[in-house]
Amino acid sequence: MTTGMFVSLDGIDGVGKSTQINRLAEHFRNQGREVLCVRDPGTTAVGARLREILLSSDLTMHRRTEAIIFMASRSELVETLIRPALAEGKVVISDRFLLSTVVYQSIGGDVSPDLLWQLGRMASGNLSPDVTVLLDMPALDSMARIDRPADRMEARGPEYMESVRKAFLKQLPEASETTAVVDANQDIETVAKRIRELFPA
Ligand SMILES: Nc1ncnc2c1ncn2[C@@H]1O[C@H](COP(=O)(O)OP(=O)(O)O)[C@@H](O)[C@H]1O
Ligand SMILES: Cc1cn([C@H]2C[C@H](O)[C@@H](COP(=O)(O)OP(=O)(O)O)O2)c(=O)[nH]c1=O
Repeated sequence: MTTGMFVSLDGIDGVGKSTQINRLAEHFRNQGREVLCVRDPGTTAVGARLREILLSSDLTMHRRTEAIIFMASRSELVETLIRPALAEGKVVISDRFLLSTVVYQSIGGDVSPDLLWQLGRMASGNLSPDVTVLLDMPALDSMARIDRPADRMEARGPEYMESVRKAFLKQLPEASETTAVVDANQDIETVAKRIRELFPA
């Protein structure tokens, strides 16, 4: 029985996570693996509803409130989709995971990364990715790629996003046993190749 593998792609808005996830899934399928792709927040019915509150609403809330709602969505994702898929020996690729909460909700608010790691690990039932791949590039360049209305976090502006970028680099080692930083400021196929090289057959 093949053991499952849990991979998370993370990074600031617009770095290319959604674009790269499809290419990485194909890479694993070409290796004969079954793959489940999920996105955090979202994918489950509960997560999709919570995503609406978190991203599209004009609600204001305390950063800890925001963090706990992201964690509630993740709890549902872990228990109803990720754990079962891993138990079946699949590769699970998640577009973001707890690292995102630690960096986005600790900037500018009064919630510490350490508290978010503690709360977040409980909420995820202590499941961490086996590998976390951080796509990194300057916020001004990644935000320039986004051609849709800003969500609640993007609306906080480029300085906020650049602080999030720096927090990603600082907190990455806490996210998984194995981590990697990939320069996302290259053409799509070059970035895809760099990511594939992390997962040889
Ligand atoms: N390497 C790249 N170079 C230029 N544009 C890219 C690259 N990767 C993705 N894009 C484009 O940038 C936008 C954001 O990509 P997306 O994959 O949605 O990023 P994320 O999921 O990290 O927010 C999309 O329009 C996508 O086509
Ligand atoms: C998972 C997660 C995402 N976010 C933010 C990042 C994004 O701005 C927004 C939605 O995530 P996502 O749809 O992944 O944005 P993008 O595809 O543009 O990267 O929510 C948090 O603030 N905390 C979290 O825990």
